[in-house]
Order: sequence, then structure tokens, then C-alpha cells
Amino acid sequence: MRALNSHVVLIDLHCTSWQRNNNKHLLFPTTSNLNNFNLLSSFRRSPKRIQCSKSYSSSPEIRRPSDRYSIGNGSSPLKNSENPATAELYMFLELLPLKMRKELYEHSEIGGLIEVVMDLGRKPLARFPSGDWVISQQPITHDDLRHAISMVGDFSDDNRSGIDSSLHRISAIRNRQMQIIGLTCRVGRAVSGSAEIIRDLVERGGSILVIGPPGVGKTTLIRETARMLADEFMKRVVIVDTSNEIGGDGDIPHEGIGRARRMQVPNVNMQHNIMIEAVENHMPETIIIDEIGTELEALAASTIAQRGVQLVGTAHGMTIDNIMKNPYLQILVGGIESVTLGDEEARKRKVQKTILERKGPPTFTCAVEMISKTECRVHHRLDATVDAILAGKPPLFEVRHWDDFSNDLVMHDPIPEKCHEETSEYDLTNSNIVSSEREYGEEDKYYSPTRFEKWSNSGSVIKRSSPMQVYTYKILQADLLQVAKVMGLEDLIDVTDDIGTADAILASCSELRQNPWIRGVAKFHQLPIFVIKFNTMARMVKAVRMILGLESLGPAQKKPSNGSPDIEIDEDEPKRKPSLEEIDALEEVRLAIEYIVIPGGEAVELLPRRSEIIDRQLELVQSYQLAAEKSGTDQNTRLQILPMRLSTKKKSKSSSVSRKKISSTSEVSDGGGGKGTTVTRLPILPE
Ligand SMILES: Nc1ncnc2c1ncn2[C@@H]1O[C@H](COP(=O)(O)OP(=O)(O)OP(=O)(O)O)[C@@H](O)[C@H]1O
Repeated sequence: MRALNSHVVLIDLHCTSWQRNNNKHLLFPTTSNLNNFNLLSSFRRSPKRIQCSKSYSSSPEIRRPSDRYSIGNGSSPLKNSENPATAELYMFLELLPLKMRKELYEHSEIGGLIEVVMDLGRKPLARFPSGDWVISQQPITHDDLRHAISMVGDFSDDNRSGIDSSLHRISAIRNRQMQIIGLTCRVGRAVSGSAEIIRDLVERGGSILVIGPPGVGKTTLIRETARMLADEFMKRVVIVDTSNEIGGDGDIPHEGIGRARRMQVPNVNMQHNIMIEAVENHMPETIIIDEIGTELEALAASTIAQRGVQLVGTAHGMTIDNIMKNPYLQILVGGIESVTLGDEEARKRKVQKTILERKGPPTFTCAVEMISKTECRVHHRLDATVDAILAGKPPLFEVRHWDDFSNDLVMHDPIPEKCHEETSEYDLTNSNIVSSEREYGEEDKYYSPTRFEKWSNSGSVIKRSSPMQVYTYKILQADLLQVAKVMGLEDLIDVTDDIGTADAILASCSELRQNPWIRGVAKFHQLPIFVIKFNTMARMVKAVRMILGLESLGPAQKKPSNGSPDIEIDEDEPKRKPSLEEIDALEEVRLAIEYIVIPGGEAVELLPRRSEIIDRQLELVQSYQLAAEKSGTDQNTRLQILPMRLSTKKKSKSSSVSRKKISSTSEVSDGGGGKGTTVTRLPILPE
């Protein structure tokens, strides 16, 4: 620490790093950690220096740890501490039996304590950022639980309670007789400065959706956001505080929310009513809401957004994709619908028959995916992210984190997310044809792929909106165009004499050997060279398919490195990997199931496929425990995935479930022709 006075404190840049790596950067080595914590809680964090926030002035409290932790006969000076954060931690520790309390006081990370778990008959556990720690070898008794329960308020119907004038959350586990047999006691703290990471989003005034796994710091972030909006941006902020977690227990809200007002919710099932009431009665400019979890809450949020009120809310889920797949929360991202195109339209647009589209504008303008307490991903335009995911394109997001050493906020330019974690071959074969119809526009400026990357990423014909430009070398352009025409792909491929505008080169092997300069040019332009050894029609057909990404690169035609851009077009080897068509067909199944059949309970008709491919699709459908049926003629067989679950107990009866267009020739698949299979309506998914 470099300077200290009653209002402004400059502290060593590393001293806040305890949050990220407690062992590396402790300002005080052992029991002083609580002081670190107090500092953190008390000062607004800004790059390079941390300034004391007036409401949390704690300079009189900053002492050597030994002054603070003379536990003596069990009474602690913490109890009468003038520092609110210290006093609150003391209140929390009082939940524990005296002996366990003493053990915890002595723990080096006490300032970073996250939770205490007390289960009847088991050893009590303390959760720290570094991991779990057994507080005592003595198992928890009924008396211990009674003691803790006596210190907290009444448990509401979500089995949560709190400690008056604090932000702590106490959650109960009950037995079948409804007696409490376990407690999860979470330390709540107002971490001043925690919302600096999204200050620009807050300032911009758009609605912000915060998502992340449990315990990552969502509530803490939106509490500080509420304070920032109310105190710094002078907005009328109303918090709808379902479990009193944001504003703390008791009728006078915790000072961590600043001037923001708080509405309590008598019963968790009334959260959506209180959200609407807040808008109708209290003229807020911003509504803050923790844990939007039900359909009614999501609908209420959408109504609020439509009325022009800024919303800052959290939802459980790791990524936006999770929210999109949750049937109740889908509305937060605009909702998803499947649009079935007529045959003619589908042919014209060169897209699959059923496409996925966003139904309307999302409730939130932007989204923050919290990765840890100090790192997040910002999706500046939630609508663009959702559209990209639906189109099978990588969404754009910005990564932000606090730098451990400089304490600066580091932001990385928006980068497209790898939508699917699969191999590069998968990237070449993504089957969502919708993407060819949608263009990025504005966001395109963030992409700067090399030409070869461009070919790799958009090599699949279905991903492009313009024909693939091919520069031929010692191969007749007319031959290439003729082959493309015969294949019905003439709209997708064109030839060019300008190598600078080409996407790929098609060359004859013998000529290439004699004139190696072409490799140099290809390397300069980062273009792949598709090399035909013998100029046969079969190889030309293969070349066209590979250039368009309709055929995967075989083992002999591995994706070239920059140094060697050749891709040899050779005889087909026996197939070991799934073909591109197969991957394409399976991806079509996955998207249909995950975005329509399961969340929406709707049947989806797939594209016509060859029978072997349909068998593979069927296997995948069955792995989701779903029923499917084949329809169409022999030449035009297609699969329809039904929102019905496979079961192998009873004999199949014709289903009464209403579904789209089932052909009279159709048959419900029973999972490989076995007998005694039946289908039942899918249950509503749990929240
Ligand atoms: N920036 C931070 N610095 C230090 N501690 C933090 C920070 N953010 C959160 N914490 C602590 O981490 C714990 C979990 O935080 P919080 O309750 O905000 O998480 P959450 O994501 O809302 O969890 P849940 O989803 O279970 O409600 C709390 O003890 C909180 O005090």
C-alpha cells in the first residue's frame, strides 16, 4: 500500500488480485486477508488505481491483522467493527457454533469466504476460491442447525432466508417431513467496482442480460450495476428483489445498492407480477431483476422492454445458446420459429426446407456471459448473435478481463466464436443453409480471414451467397463450367482470369511441376491449389465438389498448410470417415431436434436423402429417444422427426399427436424395425 488517508487510498496494483489468484498476490500473507477483502469491498476499482468510495469509507478500519483477529474467549472485535463489510462477515460467522467459528477465523482466506455448508451428520465445509475446506471433524448436529436457523429470518417458499441488514443468503434443505436438515450459507458482499467491466454497456442505456453458472458473481455484478445507474447515472432504478439477495434482508435496503429502490417479493411465484407492478406504479427508468427463470418472468421482462424501460437481468446458463434452447427463456432472445418453405422456394433459395429464424427482437440489447468473477464475454448485439447461431455462423463477441498485473481492463476485439467445437472438417461441412441467405453486413469488418481461411470457412457451397471464383491453370475453363452445369451447380461456381479475386486455383499436376511459380502466387494470395493428376471427367467432378465444400478432404487431400497449398484430387479411397453429405444430414437432424422439436414440441420434416443416409439420421434421432417417420416416394424419401418419445414397452398405436403433413405412405419408425415400440408425447422440459 502506497498511501492512505480518510478518503482516497492508492493501493498496490496487485493487492486486488486475491480474487483471481489468492496464493500469488496476497498483500498481507495470512490472517490479514480479511483486510484485503475489506479494501476490495470498500473501494471502487478503476484501472491502475483504486479509489475509496464515500459510502464505504474504511480507512479507520485498515489495521494490521493481528489487531483485528484477537479472538480470545470467543468474542471478536469484528462484532463492533465500523467497517460495514467486516461487521457483515462477523454476522455471517455467528451462524456457526463457536468452535467452528474460531477455526474459520484463523483461515488465511477468511476474507474470500464464499459459502459454508452445514449438513446434518456431516462435517461442515467452507468454500473458498481455492477450494473446499473441512472446518471441523465434528459432524453437524441438530443443535448446530437450530442455532444457525435462530440467527436468520423466516425461510420463504423458495427455502431461502437472510440475515437482517446483510447480503448473505441462507438456503435450506428439508427432509420429507419438511424439517431443515441442511444449510448452504452464502456470504453476500457488495463488491464496489465489480461493474466497471461493463460500465460502457451500462452507460449506453441498453438492456443487459447477464448469464453464467451458479456462483460466478451475477448477483454481485447487477447489484453494483444498480448502484452505478442510480448514483452515477442518476437513473430511477427499481430492483425487483425476489429473495432479497440484491438489496439484503430487512426492510431498509443495503447500502450496496446506493440510491436504487428495492421492491420485495412476498412469494417467488409473484416475481413477474411485481416486475409489472414496478413499471406501472413507480415510473422506473431501469428495472433490475435477478434470476429470470420461468416463462411468466421472461414474458414480463419482454413486456417491460417493450415499454421502453431499461432492463438489467440475470438468467442461469453458460452461454446464449443455452438460453436459446430453453423453451421458457427463448423469448428473452427474441424467440425461435421454424419456417417451412415450399419446394419451389426452397429450390430457388438453395436452402433446406425448414429453416430457423428469430421470431422478433430480443428483450435485451446485449448479453454478458460471465466466465469468472474477472472475465466475461460481451455480445454487443444480442440479435446478431442469435441470428448467427441459428444460421450456423460463429457469433461475434468481445472478451474482457482484468489483467492480473497491470490491473487494467483488457478488451479483445470482437471475435467470431467457434460455434461448434468440432474439427476443421466439420467447419467445412456445416449444413445450415440458412446462413447463405443472411449476410453479416456491419460485423463483416471484424473478419479479416486470409483468402485460404476464407475458402476454408465458406468452402461449403451452402455457406456462400456468391459463386466460388476459380482460377484455372492449364485446365480448360469451358470444361470446368460444363462439369458444373451437368452437376447442376453452375450457379455456385465461376471462373476468373484474375487470380487476385479468386477463391481457389484448379491446376493440372504435370503443368504445375514444370511451372512451380504458380505455387508462389498461390502462397502470396493464400489460395488453395486443387491439383488434378489426370484430366478425367470423374476427377473434374470431384474437384468441383471439393472446391464447393460438398466433399470433405480425404486423408490424401489434407487441408494444406500455408507452405504447401496443394490439394490433390485423386481416386476415391474407401471411406473411413463419414461423407460430407452424411455430416450435413446429421447436422440437419441435430439442429432440428435441439432448436425446434425439443424446445418447441413441433415435428420437423427433413430434406430428402438417400436411404443409407436416412438410416444414419434415424440412428441419431433415436439416440435422442425421439420417434421419426419416413415419408415420400422411394426416389424422394425423407424423414420427419416427431416430438414424441420412443419407448419400448408397449406395442405401437397410431399416435393422436397433431403434426404437420404426414404422408399416407409414412410409417412410424420403431428404432430399427423392432417390434413392440410405442411413442409418447414428450414431457414439458424442466425449467
Ligand atoms: N467481483 C467479486 N469479487 C469478490 N467476490 C465476489 C465477486 N463477485 C462475487 N463474489 C462472491 O462470490 C460469491 C457468489 O457471488 P454471487 O452470489 O453474486 O453469484 P451468482 O452468480 O449470483 O450465484 P447464483 O447464480 O448461485 O445466485 C459471493 O460470495 C460473492 O460475494
